[in-house]
Amino acid sequence: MKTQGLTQTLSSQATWPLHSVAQTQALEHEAQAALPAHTLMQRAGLAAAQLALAIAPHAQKIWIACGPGNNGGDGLEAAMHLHAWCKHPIVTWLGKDGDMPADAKQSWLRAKDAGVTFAEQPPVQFDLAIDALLGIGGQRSPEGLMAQWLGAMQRSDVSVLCVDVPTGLLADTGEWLDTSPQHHVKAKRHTLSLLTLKPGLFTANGRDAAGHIWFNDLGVTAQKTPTAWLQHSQPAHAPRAHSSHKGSFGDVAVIGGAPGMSGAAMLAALAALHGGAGRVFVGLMDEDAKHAATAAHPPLMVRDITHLALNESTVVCGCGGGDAVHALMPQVLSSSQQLVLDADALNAIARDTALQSLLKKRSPRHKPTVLTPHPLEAARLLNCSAKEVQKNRLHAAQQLANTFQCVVVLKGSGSIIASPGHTPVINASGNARLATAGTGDVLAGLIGAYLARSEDPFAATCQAVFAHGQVANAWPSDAAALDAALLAASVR
Ligand SMILES: NC(=O)C1=CN([C@@H]2O[C@H](COP(=O)(O)OP(=O)(O)OC[C@H]3O[C@@H](n4cnc5c(N)ncnc54)[C@H](O)[C@@H]3O)[C@@H](O)[C@H]2O)[C@@H](O)CC1
Ligand SMILES: Nc1ncnc2c1ncn2[C@@H]1O[C@H](COP(=O)(O)OP(=O)(O)O)[C@@H](O)[C@H]1O
Ligand SMILES: [K+]
Repeated sequence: MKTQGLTQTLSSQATWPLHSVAQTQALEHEAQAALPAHTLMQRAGLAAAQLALAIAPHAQKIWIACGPGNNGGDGLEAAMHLHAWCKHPIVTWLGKDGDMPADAKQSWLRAKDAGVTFAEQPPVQFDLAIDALLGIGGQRSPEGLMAQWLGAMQRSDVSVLCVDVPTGLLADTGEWLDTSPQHHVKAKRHTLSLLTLKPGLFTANGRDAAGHIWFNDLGVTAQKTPTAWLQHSQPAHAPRAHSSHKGSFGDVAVIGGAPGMSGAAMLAALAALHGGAGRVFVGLMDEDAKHAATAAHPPLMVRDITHLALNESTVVCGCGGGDAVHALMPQVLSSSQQLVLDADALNAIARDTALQSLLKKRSPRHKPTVLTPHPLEAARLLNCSAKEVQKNRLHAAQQLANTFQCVVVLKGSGSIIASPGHTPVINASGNARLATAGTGDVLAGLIGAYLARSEDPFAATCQAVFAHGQVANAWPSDAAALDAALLAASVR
């Protein structure tokens, strides 16, 4: 076993394994059995103290809010080091002598012996706060003093370093334990994830709660198959062979754009074009929009839907499809070689069990399908509420993938990509610049382009989702707001 782990930022690897709370606890027990008592907590506390110095080198007064369990123990251990390094840590602690885990008790004794300042109330002024209230053991909502302290940290402008997990966040799902109060997070936040990275830090409310993520494995290597993978970066596109031609990159056929909604289909088509499809055909459902679409975008081939070669194409269906797309679905589901289903196509399937049967038959016929629901669309397909979907996004995405034998992209902060037989992926790119109408249409078209030239639908989908979010990440802060048309022109 390695010695003290190294605290790293996530940019050093393209993908990271994510482990559930149960897996992390099992790993912790194994490691504890193999190491002298208290070793892991000493490593955790030292790592937290070192990171506190790194993120706030000039901080003197450091408020460390410690909970009653081992997460609090990490905080007490950190306090001891910061005190020894001539900082001024002030600990508020919820532990009770005689009723605390053995490791936490040892850290409490070490901190007391070292002369750390304990207080009943948080200091009025502080330069950094360390949240060591609850970690992966937090299973019920903070209340009383714990809730007060948490609120004080969340309202403060001062940076907060969360030890292992932001208190109150469920590490498996990224849901807040207590959904009633406003978790308005003002200050700059950092989270030092210990032993493993947990999925909830990267999806649902996790990204806002955790802020910048740091990782220290405490010198313990996780061997188990992870619960999910985090896709944190990806290699640049391979150069195109000189001998390639438009047939090398596949045909995408976009079907959608009912009257008044042709823009959605055009966004998907433009994204497919800029995403590198060899040829992009558009079957617009609005007859009157066809002429203008052809004139405005000469590289797109606007066709009658009946003239599209579905069985030789990667079809992207549903963007701006309205209710009318329902009538086209039986043929789209039966004939399309590869298929991306978005928006109204998903709503049509949710309402019609006959369409659901056709969808389920595609995988056994070796016709790959990608579904791209946002949480409400996913809820309609699963016959539940969007709130229930958000409660466990990994589970909802996997359930959809298994039910329909498809690749599923559950969109939103920390999009999930799931497929039967694959460990799900959480996408780390993207930000709230994408929270504007039409960006989902762009994603559907981009996935179409990536699928059209790939042999591996799951990998192609992960790459497309990452590339879509990457445009938002790279968007200059002083540039115009990122709208869907700019996004469609910028995706690659
Ligand atoms: N035991 C060890 O050696 C290690 C522990 N580690 C730390 O320990 C954490 C897990 O520790 P625990 O399993 O003790 O769990 P936590 O410290 O996360 O929380 C559980 C404790 O808080 C109490 N609690 C839960 N919800 C509460 C609420 N709403 N109000 C008041 N009290 C509440 C529980 O009764 C229990 O005492 C990890 O997240 C990590 O920070 C790491 O340092 C790795 C090593
Ligand atoms: N806050 C956010 N953080 C990251 N990505 C986001 C956020 N909000 C939206 N997105 C992304 O933007 C896209 C929106 O898609 P969707 O909800 O279908 O919108 P529309 O139907 O208007 O195109 C999805 O790819 C989603 O993941
Ligand atoms: K914490």
